[in-house]
Amino acid sequence: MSPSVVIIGPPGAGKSTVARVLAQRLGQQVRDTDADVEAAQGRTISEIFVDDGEPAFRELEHAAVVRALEEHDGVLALGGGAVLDPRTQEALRGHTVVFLDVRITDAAARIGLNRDRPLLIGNPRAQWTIMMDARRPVYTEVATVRVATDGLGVEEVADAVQAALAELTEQEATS
Ligand SMILES: Nc1ncnc2c1ncn2[C@@H]1O[C@H](COP(=O)(O)OP(=O)(O)O)[C@@H](O)[C@H]1O
Ligand SMILES: O=C(O)C1=C[C@@H](OP(=O)(O)O)[C@@H](O)[C@H](O)C1
Ligand SMILES: [Mg+2]
Repeated sequence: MSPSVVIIGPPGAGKSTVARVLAQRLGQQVRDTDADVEAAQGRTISEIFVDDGEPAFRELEHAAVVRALEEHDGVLALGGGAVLDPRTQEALRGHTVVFLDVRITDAAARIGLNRDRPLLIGNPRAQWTIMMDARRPVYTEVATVRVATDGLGVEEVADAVQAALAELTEQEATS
């Protein structure tokens, strides 16, 4: 078993939301590794960060990604930082990975850059921008395809992802 598509990108890219819409359209199940970690722990991600620290969360997250890649055959959304772990980068090799890209203006408008995202506490806009500058090369490297989401609503992003997936399938058929 293997996910049909794995969605990556920064907080506010719309990974969790678009994954749900896409799964519904495709008639597949959706899974989100943030939700998996929270369910397994019986705590929110913010609580895990506060209680145990970020490294502990990253270990739980890595384990959740590995498990989901093995068990899930629908649409899979990762948390924004999951792909920073080299082991996770390796585990994603060979999967169809969509990078939902977004700029700060749209990301800030979508999530307000405050609640429930412990890495953005303080100056959320500055934190997000520093984070994205550092992560962009990783998102780009890990992704099979990038989809820009700025100015698009959720359904339009899902359209763009489906178009990108169709193009990949076509490329595979002709190569
Ligand atoms: N394309 C979009 N346009 C407007 N709002 C969006 C879009 N995608 C997601 N959102 C909203 O932004 C917020 C964050 O989306 P979410 O799916 O949790 O992002 P991520 O999982 O990438 O952090 C949610 O409130 C969601 O409804
Ligand atoms: O970017 C990150 O490091 C994080 C993103 C969050 O998920 P979303 O990207 O779904 O918001 C969540 O995993 C955690 O707060 C850490
Ligand atoms: Mg999410």
